[in-house]
Amino acid sequence: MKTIEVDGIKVRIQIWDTAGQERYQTITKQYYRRAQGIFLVYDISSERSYQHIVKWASDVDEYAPDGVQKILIGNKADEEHKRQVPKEQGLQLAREYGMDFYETSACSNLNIKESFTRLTELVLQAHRKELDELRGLPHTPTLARLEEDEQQPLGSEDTPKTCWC
Ligand SMILES: Nc1nc2c(ncn2[C@@H]2O[C@H](COP(=O)(O)OP(=O)(O)OP(=O)(O)O)[C@@H](O)[C@H]2O)c(=O)[nH]1
Repeated sequence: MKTIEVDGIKVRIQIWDTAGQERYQTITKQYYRRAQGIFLVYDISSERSYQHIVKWASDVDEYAPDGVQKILIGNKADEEHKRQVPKEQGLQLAREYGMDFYETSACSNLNIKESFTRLTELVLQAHRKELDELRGLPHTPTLARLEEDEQQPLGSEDTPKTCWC
């Protein structure tokens, strides 16, 4: 769980990291059903992981709800010396799918907050009607999904950690 602020609204997001391995695919697909936003992530130092995005995208089309928001991520951008996938190639694929694209690094905290904020924005935009109701009627029951809490925002410098996700 993370709380981030988008357009002046504190949004609590629930993040699921699905298993990448083939043998867990049956379970993984169950998680798509209630997703509102999905990151399709490859590793910029692995052409193979980039090639797999096509499969992930087709699974998402098949199992995720209509209107689910998607962003393409090229992770491990800190490993420039091992790069196998040019940034332009990532951008190209994202364009084909009509997705936003970020290169990120969970190690150096590059674009982690930005990509989570953007995906949340896209989800909120897709639910604009509900959002307007929430703004006008702060005590509607669905407000439970948008709670303020004491958690650190994404990318906070206060807590030492090895991964910024
Ligand atoms: N250099 C670098 N290493 C990273 C980065 N993100 C993850 N790693 C490393 O990559 C390895 C795999 O990371 P995971 O988070 O397990 O990747 P995953 O895609 O969830 O893997 P599965 O569990 O197989 O789905 C670990 O050794 C991480 O430390 C990054 O941004 N930069």
